[in-house]
Amino acid sequence: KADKTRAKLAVTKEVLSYQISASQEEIDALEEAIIPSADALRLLEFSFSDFEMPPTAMTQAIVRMFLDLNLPQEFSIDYKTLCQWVLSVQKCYRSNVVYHNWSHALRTAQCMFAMLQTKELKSNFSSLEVLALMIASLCHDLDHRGVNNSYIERSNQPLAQLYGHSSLEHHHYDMCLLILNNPGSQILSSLSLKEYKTCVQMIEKNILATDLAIYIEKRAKFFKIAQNTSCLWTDEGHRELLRSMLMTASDICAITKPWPVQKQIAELVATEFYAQGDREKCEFNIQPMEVMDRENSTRLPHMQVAYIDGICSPLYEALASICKSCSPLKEGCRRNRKHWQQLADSG
Ligand SMILES: CCCOc1ccc(S(=O)(=O)N2CCN(C)CC2)cc1-c1nc(CC)cc(=O)[nH]1
Ligand SMILES: [Zn+2]
Repeated sequence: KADKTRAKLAVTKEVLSYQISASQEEIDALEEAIIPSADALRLLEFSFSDFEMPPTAMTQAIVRMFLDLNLPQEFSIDYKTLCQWVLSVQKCYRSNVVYHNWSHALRTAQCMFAMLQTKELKSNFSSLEVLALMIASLCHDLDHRGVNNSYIERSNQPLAQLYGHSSLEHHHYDMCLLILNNPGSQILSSLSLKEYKTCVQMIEKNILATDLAIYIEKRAKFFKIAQNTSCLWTDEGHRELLRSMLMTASDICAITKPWPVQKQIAELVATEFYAQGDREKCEFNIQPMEVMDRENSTRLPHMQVAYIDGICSPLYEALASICKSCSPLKEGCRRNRKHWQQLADSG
């Protein structure tokens, strides 16, 4: 018990040592900016990529999504508070991490936004569910260190002593709550106690759902009920399962992007995975997992095909069966499988 508390303090102290509030000039700049439309920022397109976007446009894009979803209006979110919240979230992603960084958070939130704006999903979710999904998708990897749960657990960093499994996802949720409760970025301050409790409970489940191990465990049930869309919406357990699946669908959406974008992001994922493998070799003197070992880099196309077949396609097929407008995700994934398969055959 005492160890847990000590570990929790160690993590919280480490985190609080960052300046999690944004600078005044950044807040003023965002608050006074003319926010481009969703069309201008291409936020409604599943092919969206943030690569050519300047950092200021990235934070403006998040504000635009909240505005178009009517969230500040529905929940009386003060505009300056919204701006401070977006900038604090951005600051709590580590810029020295090549894949699990602010760009990944933005791409995840944008994919969630594009899905929630489809006619099939838009009319079925309450504003509170939409608020929880948007906050969770932007915050789902907060303070990621570029290493996965097994590395954290093996290295017995304070994080590992705190949580048994899904230690990273619990930390991402803790960071999300820390920012939501930090003076100046309390965007949920106008919610009633009941709404606030419901919202943070949904945020926690949404963030924990992004642990791929949890997705694998739960998806069979979703695939079954996805065939019969009627009961999908009436049962609260089914709604929660759908929210979890939408979290995974937006988290792994890079696999659905136009080939040049997918290829570039896969290189970032590989770079991060191999860096972890290198650290495991020298710090723990162990042979890393196949995916983390740069000695296997020639097998990358094969691994991507296995990733698509094992993890991605089943999800996007099921999603397309309940939301026709989400079919571009399924098609994008299928196109990229062809490209990876060609590379696997020629390699
Ligand atoms: C690109 C470098 C190789 O990338 C991969 C290699 C293997 C597998 S896997 O499905 O076999 N599997 C997943 C579950 N792990 C526990 C064990 C390994 C996935 C990827 C991969 N993951 C992501 C998400 C971060 C994005 C992406 O593009 N590719
Ligand atoms: Zn993620």
